[in-house]
Amino acid sequence: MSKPAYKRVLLKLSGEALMGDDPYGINRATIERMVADVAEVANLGVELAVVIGGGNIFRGVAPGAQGMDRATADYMGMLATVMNALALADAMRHVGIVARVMSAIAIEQVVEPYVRPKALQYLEEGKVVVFAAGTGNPFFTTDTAAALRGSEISAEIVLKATKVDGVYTADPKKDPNATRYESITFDEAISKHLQVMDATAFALCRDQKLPIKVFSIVKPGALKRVIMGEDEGTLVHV
Ligand SMILES: Nc1ncnc2c1ncn2[C@@H]1O[C@H](COP(=O)(O)OP(=O)(O)OP(=O)(O)O)[C@@H](O)[C@H]1O
Ligand SMILES: O=c1ccn([C@@H]2O[C@H](COP(=O)(O)O)[C@@H](O)[C@H]2O)c(=O)[nH]1
Repeated sequence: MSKPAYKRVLLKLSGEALMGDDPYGINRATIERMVADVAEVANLGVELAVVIGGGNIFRGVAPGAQGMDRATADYMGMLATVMNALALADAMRHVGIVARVMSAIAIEQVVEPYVRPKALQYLEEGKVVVFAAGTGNPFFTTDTAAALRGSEISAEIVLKATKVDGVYTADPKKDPNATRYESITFDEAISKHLQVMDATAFALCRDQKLPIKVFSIVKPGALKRVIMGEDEGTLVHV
């Protein structure tokens, strides 16, 4: 049987994808399906750290935040990711995965704080680590948190699991003529202003020579195919 292509990965799970077909929040069937995909690869022995987004609950730049102080809105967004992280870890527990949530914002009655050596220890023990509250700083995103934590834990790759199946020449939701790249360099993605991830996340991964794979978490079996090194999604590389 073929082996996974990676030993340790940072999986960025879309907050927005957690909504399923609901207008906001967490759709039960959707989170259970996502967790089943995660369990499949965790059971292959791959060390998995997860950064969860918050777009299904709150974004600091969303219309609902209009008129608010940006930093305050961003802290609300980070707290939204804590809720998603708790739901995710709970759903993981239901399928027998041992998960630990670590928050970049001190909220110790709820989750333990992010401490890098502790996170590394959990990964070595085979536990799934869920990083909550993004980077802990306003004006950033969970994509940047994925690049940051991925670099900190020496992940071999950042896997951006989102609602689209790769990086396109333009937003495929807005431009039906957009075409998908099989691979693209960080410099090209940044210079073309491709909005699938923010430029800060691309730049950090480029500087750390940490490749990114963008793929669809909605597509059945896609996460496993990515982990097995099969042709899936778009590779963003140096
Ligand atoms: N060039 C592009 N190629 C692919 N997707 C793009 C592009 N430009 C914009 N997008 C949009 O980017 C979205 C993914 O990024 P976004 O940060 O909005 O969501 P997410 O990471 O899935 O969710 P969350 O932030 O809640 O975790 C896609 O759903 C797609 O519509
Ligand atoms: O490091 C961070 C991460 C996130 N935020 C805020 O949270 C929301 C939700 O994150 P998404 O990446 O959009 O899913 C984001 O819009 C920011 O408002 C943050 O401030 N810092």
